[in-house]
Amino acid sequence: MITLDLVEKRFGAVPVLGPMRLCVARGEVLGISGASGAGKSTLLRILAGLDGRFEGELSAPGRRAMVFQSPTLMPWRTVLDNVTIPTGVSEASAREMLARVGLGGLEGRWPGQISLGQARRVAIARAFVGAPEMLILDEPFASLDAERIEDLLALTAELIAEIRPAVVLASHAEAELARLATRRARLEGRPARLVAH
Ligand SMILES: Nc1ncnc2c1ncn2[C@@H]1O[C@H](COP(=O)(O)OP(=O)(O)OP(=O)(O)O)[C@@H](O)[C@H]1O
Repeated sequence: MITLDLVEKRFGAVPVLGPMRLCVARGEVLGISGASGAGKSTLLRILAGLDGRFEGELSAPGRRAMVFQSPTLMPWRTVLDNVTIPTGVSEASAREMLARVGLGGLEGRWPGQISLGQARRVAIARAFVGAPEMLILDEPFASLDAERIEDLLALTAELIAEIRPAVVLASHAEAELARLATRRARLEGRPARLVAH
């Protein structure tokens, strides 16, 4: 279970997020929408434990994974190492998950030698391979064409159903939110509040 009781998040003197309470249980997917600059990434970074500079309280499971807008692979490591090194999983588990996401045979490639869609699959393999209790998805399918997004959405939905982390997904894309979210909310106003959708 993820529970956030937020009083306020500011950048300097500017309050960006206002009071909100958010609870997400394992197996749930909370889909968050909101205009550009509304504060989605800021909220997700707090939930992921990447930004502790806020007023309020966060309670979140220990086994966490995050997929960002850009796949954030280490360019000097192979695809396989990009899964094993950050997660500490065995090579066999990483190979199995890479095959699962359709990247069997590409384990030895460098990130510069794969497409953006394939890099996103590596990021998804890396996120799920450690069976996270909590998963934060920040526009994980941005800038892919419709067909590739459909494949990745199906794969992500399948892995979520199997591993059942508590998931928070931020996206501008209605189709992604409609497909994956079990519950929806929208960030509105400045400082932003979370409004049920
Ligand atoms: N490190 C920072 N310092 C100062 N202001 C910041 C910082 N990071 C974000 N902001 C501001 O906080 C607000 C929320 O930004 P955030 O990136 O969370 O929005 P977002 O909803 O994720 O936007 P987008 O959909 O465009 O990615 C914006 O006004 C942004 O300019």
